[in-house]
Amino acid sequence: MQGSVSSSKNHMVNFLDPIFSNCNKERFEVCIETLFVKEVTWVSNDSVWRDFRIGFRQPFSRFVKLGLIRARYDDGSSLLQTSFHNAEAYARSASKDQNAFVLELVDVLVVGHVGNVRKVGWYVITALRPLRKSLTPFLYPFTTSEILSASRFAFHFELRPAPSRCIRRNNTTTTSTTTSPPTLDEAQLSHLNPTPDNYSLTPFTDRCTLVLHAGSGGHGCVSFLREKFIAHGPPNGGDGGIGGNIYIQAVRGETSLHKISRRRELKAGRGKNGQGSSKGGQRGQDILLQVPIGTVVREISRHDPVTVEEELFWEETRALRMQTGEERGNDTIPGAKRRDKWLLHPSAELSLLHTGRLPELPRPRRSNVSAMCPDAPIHLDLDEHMENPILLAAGAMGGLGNPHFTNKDYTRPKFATKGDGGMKLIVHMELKLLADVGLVGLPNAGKSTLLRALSNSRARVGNWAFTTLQPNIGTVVLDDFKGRSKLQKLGRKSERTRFTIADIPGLIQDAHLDKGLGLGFLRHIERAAVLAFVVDLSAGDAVAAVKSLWKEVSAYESLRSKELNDETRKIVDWTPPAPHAPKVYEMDEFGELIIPENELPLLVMPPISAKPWIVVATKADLEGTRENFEGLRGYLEGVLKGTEEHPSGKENGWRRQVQVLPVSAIRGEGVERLPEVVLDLLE
Ligand SMILES: Nc1nc2c(ncn2[C@@H]2O[C@H](COP(=O)(O)OP(=O)(O)OP(=O)(O)O)[C@@H](O)[C@H]2O)c(=O)[nH]1
Ligand SMILES: [Mg+2]
Repeated sequence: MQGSVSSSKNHMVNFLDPIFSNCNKERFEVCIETLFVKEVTWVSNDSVWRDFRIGFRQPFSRFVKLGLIRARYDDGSSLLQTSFHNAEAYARSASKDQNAFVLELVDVLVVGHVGNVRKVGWYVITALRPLRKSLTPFLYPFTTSEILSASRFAFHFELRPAPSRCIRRNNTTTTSTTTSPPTLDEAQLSHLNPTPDNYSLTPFTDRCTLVLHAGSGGHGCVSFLREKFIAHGPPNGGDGGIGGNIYIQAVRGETSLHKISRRRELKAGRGKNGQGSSKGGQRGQDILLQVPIGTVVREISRHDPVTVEEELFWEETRALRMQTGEERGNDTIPGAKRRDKWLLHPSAELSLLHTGRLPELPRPRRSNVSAMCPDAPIHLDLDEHMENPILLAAGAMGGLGNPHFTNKDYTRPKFATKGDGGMKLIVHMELKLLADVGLVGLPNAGKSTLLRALSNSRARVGNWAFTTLQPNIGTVVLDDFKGRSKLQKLGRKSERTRFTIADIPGLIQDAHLDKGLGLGFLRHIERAAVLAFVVDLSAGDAVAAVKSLWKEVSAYESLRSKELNDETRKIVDWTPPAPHAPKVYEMDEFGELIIPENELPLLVMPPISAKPWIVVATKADLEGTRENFEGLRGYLEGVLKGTEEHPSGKENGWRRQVQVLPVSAIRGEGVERLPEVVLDLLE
């Protein structure tokens, strides 16, 4: 796409998605806070692709789409065509001969929501501020003072020679007389060494806060039987329906919380009002929250109108006892004390409310199912597939119809009671993915490529740090029951026919100080049975890399146990009475506690350093990596024998079968040993 810098906005709209051209555009004054350019990604025969990302402090409550970023070369000769998606863009330079150019951001078209209003407009770049107290120089190397002082935001590119693997192959046939190195199968090459745009990204949310409203009860009904020859029949108003319940269920098909996090506030249906002829109101509609396995649900706050009423009820009863001195039955209070609870028929005398002639009110009621609600505060760890959902919040009871209030004074009561209000619950959900193996590594170490080599995953691969921004899960299929399985090839029989691997964003040194993407993603491998530390052999001392990764993992572990302790202390505020000395359990020959069958197992979280772990040394195909690998192997042998300290610094860290596997994930070499090693550790 060719064009000049002075091209008008209308000109730009021509090559945009048609939805943009049909919208009324507003101008937003928006500050671009972060902007950074990644490395050259790949070079094709006729053009150069560059990958860059842009981050906004955006004023939208919901961000729909970024349109197009306009950019140009410094000589003004050609326009870079870029299209945006999820705040990432590719820029294609017109010619690969051009070895330096300036990319100037002119403006950006965006679509977003402010509240519920959809807005389309141009982002006007007004300022570029580096993020304070962040790892700006690391993540955003281009927010330098040089750029800040520039009148426009221009980025100077210097082209580097393209890596040979990135050059697209021409399908020219050659005679096999020459001793050319064996070429990899094209399909395999593209799967293991894909272009940066060859990936699939599923929506992923691992935390959300939800406001849940259990259904309120329907009102009772005031009605009287009326038939032929019975003009003034007895009362027959039905009771109000019970409000809808809120259930939760962890199911296999779900992988992310994004669906429910979008809903933010969920309301179960209100019970219908009662009707004449003693017809009870219909129940309110229930809500079922289906969440992925591995979701942890924590209660933040709750407001239960029935609890409030119960407290009022007991206060009233106590006050009455003090006044009269008599032992009253504990199940009623004078109706006049709670005028707000009554529903009067239009023909009833209003004075009823004021003269105190209303009958006794029964004590607040709860539905039968409410006994199945987990104890407050709710803390659920849904780490298994659930056949049946469990109840989070029960709907409130409906009001009572007028037949409940007949007595000798009121043979035809013209009043019924209102339904109770539903409970409001605010819960925080956190997804901790469950995978058998967790890949931990520095950025750009080759974790995603390794995942691609082992499974059919289409995780994004790119030659820059933080390509992966959300966890990916891949399944290694050992036996798909079609022909000879991998297990047979490995010469073993196992009940396990597949296992899962989680690839998470890279950890950098001092990630526990919230550098890079922080340590938050480690929660996704916290429950993995085996940890695989992925180390790039071509990127400096591999031993130092393993130690630094373990340091971060240990920092996460101590943060986690502190958090767990704090939480437990909040929940358990109880000290055992003196005669109950703590129980002492005996140990078996493996050092495990022997707990009697009729007792529940102790609640202990296994420390991460006690998990089996291995090291996968990648990029072993590159030159000069052998010595690095030898050094790493020597170190791990030392750890195995106990001559070297466990890299986590913990004395009882797992070191029984520590081993290192050299692989070239990009060529699919050496990776076939990994399933075998993992199976050994898993079993
Ligand atoms: N030569 C060689 N290159 C590799 C190998 N494995 C990965 N790479 C390259 O290393 C770069 C980074 O690979 P990724 O798989 O994206 O690395 P990552 O660890 O997932 O990176 P982040 O997601 O950023 O943490 C890519 O350009 C890969 O092609 C390998 O075994 N040999
Ligand atoms: Mg990755």
